[in-house]
Amino acid sequence: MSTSEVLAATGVDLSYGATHAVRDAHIVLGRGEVAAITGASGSGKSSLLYCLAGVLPATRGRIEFEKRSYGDLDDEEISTLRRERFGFVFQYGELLPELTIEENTALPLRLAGKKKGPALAAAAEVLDRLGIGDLRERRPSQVSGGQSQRVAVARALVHRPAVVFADEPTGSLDSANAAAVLQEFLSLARSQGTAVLLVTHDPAVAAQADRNYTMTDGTLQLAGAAA
Ligand SMILES: Nc1ncnc2c1ncn2[C@@H]1O[C@H](COP(=O)(O)OP(=O)(O)OP(=O)(O)O)[C@@H](O)[C@H]1O
Repeated sequence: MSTSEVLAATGVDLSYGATHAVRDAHIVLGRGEVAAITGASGSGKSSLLYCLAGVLPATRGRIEFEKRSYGDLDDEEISTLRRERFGFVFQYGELLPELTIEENTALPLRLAGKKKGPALAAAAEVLDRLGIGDLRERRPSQVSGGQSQRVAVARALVHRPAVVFADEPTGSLDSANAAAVLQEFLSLARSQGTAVLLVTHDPAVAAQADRNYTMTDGTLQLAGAAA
């Protein structure tokens, strides 16, 4: 994998009181690169992901996005970064029940100040690319689990973020559905140059990444490049 570096972490620790969840983590993510972190439950995968996403403050170490250290950014700059340059996918989609599929998808663009018409048009285009354009007027309660995860993927990518952080993005789906959603997610991310950092229990999911890391008791290790 070539590419310029978009996210880099060195010597990152994260503790919750006496629990040392992440120990001296080093990771570099290139532009458009897909990296997966696998590991047992409680090994610290989600803690590291949320640290790298600027959601949880690291106890020690340095994290840089496009060469700017989080330590040099104030809270407002960090939240702008999260909102405009990052996307997020969680295990259960976490769509807003009162909004339509199209409105849910357009949310990052609306939060970034884009007008409703162009935001909905961009949402419709991404939903089409994920094969669910015909569901755009429905509410989340009126779509299946797999469709709902595709909407979550559409919402994470609609503003063409630099990085998507995905925590068990297909963990709620059966294996056939999980494989299809993951493939569509990564193919769309790669086509727009968005890097993806995904956390998973599932080796089949990790096998789709360009680079694999494993996490054991808070320690991150590169498992070897797959591409
Ligand atoms: N908010 C918190 N307060 C205290 N301890 C926490 C908190 N969140 C996580 N932990 C602890 O930190 C450690 C790492 O948890 P984390 O959720 O990062 O692991 P994980 O590998 O993502 O697990 P899973 O695969 O089960 O989601 C665990 O020992 C967990 O109990």
